Amino acid sequence: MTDGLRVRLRLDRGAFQLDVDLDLPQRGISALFGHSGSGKTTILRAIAGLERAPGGYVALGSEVWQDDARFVPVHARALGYVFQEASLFPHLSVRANLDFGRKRVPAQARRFALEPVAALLGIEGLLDRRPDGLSGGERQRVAIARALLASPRLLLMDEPLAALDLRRKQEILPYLERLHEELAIPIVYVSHAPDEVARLADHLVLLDDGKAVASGPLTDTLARVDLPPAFADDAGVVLETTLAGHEEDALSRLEFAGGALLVGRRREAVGTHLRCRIHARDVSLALERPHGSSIVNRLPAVVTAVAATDTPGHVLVQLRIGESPVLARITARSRRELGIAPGQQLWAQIKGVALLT
Ligand SMILES: Nc1ncnc2c1ncn2[C@@H]1O[C@H](COP(=O)(O)OP(=O)(O)OP(=O)(O)O)[C@@H](O)[C@H]1O
Repeated sequence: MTDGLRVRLRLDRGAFQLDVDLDLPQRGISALFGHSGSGKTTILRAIAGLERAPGGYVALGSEVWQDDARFVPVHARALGYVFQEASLFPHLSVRANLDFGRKRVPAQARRFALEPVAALLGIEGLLDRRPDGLSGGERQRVAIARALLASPRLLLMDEPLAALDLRRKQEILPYLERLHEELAIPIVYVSHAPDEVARLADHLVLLDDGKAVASGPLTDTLARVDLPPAFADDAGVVLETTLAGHEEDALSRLEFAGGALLVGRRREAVGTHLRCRIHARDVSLALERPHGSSIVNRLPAVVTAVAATDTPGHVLVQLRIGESPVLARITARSRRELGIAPGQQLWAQIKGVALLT
């Protein structure tokens, strides 16, 4: 038994077969990531009890929602479900919408109070408005608050940003980020947007055709080189960094476990935690410390693994810079010419660093 969420499901739908066995942590955001039709929504629905997977097992800590002997109905599972489109009651104010879920929970069993949840999602100023006067992003924040006020022990989110345009997505992301820092309940978050997953997830499950091909902490999972080809194209790692200072020439310095990176000047305060993503295609390798290169980020690295990709003529190289894993995608020819092999010390040149804020 674990303290987190245990999910074992098998479903045969003819052309589609789901077969997963997941052990997700009790805190933080676990992202289910995969292409369309890989089974993300089906898993979420089965966790909620909206889908019956005979012979399956679903348990949150010691609370078993499904096993061979029982199937707890959806309304008796302490969970919140946030969909792509916020389904708020149009004739009720935001406050009344929020109260709807809250009042169904006995006062002594309430886990969250209205004010802190409204503050967490930045909707204090919207409480007397009607949903039809809100933007898509605001509606979604209200929907998340409503789900939380029903005192769930688990929050399920199915592509909550998919229906929003880029600006609204940017507006809502900081609030979602706060959820995993401040909530002591697990969140299972379905997405097929790599940047969203890289920014929000703590734990990552990669789904391919109904199977979980990887499941583990985000940074370790993204750094794997043994994933199916479908994931190799977009390969890249996430680094947890701290803004350490500003340079004189409009650059800022980010420190991570085992090194530092320079990026364009940031406005955040020194000490701010920043997540960044480094695509494998933006990392090149050199045997000696590069001279005469315009790339400012040149870091000593050790090769830990080399794997083929499905892009003809390319390989994926797994490196360690200090304690942090990084991936580089280079041509098979360069690999041959440089004699790249595990254990080798070399230099990684990082052409691009995407700040996930
Ligand atoms: N009720 C159903 N009956 C039969 N097949 C279904 C049913 N619901 C879903 N499927 C099939 O199961 C597979 C997985 O669907 P699912 O919606 O879980 O994928 P997904 O990863 O969430 O996709 P998307 O990102 O497009 O939402 C698909 O092939 C889908 O057609």
